[in-house]
Amino acid sequence: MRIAIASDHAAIDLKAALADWLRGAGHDVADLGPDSAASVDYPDYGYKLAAAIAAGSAERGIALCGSGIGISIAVNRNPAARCALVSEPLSATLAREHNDANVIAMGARLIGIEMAKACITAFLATEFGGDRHQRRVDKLTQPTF
Ligand SMILES: O=C(CO)[C@H](O)[C@H](O)[C@H](O)COP(=O)(O)O
Repeated sequence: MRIAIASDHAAIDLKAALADWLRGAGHDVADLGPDSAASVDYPDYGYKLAAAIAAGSAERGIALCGSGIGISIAVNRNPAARCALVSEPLSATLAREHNDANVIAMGARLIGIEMAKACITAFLATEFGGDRHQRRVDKLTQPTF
């Protein structure tokens, strides 16, 4: 699968480890940065990741920052993205099944690598459920407020 991964400075080690692991599993991984531990701003990388989803260059995205919160908000500013902040695999499964999430966000200061891998495994393995969930996802795509 074509997967884009991005973070801020708080998550570069987790990003590198997850990118290696995903490549080892045969995925086509685009690391959208950053490349060093210098302090950066999570919106810049969240927007970059969402743009890759919007352009179709990535089918799924993984967004990382210290808590996962800031970058998940940034990714969701792009209407093409549905980003779910997760910390355990059931939420990642439900984000796919019910919400057709195309990005998950995780907090590198809160989650260990094995739990992050378990979340990603669930995220990549689960299909969207469609049916009543499609109607709701359509409402996310076309907000009525
Ligand atoms: O955006 C965040 C919180 O919503 C992330 O956790 C950031 O990684 C964090 O704010 C960065 O904090 P730092 O003190 O500049 O390292």
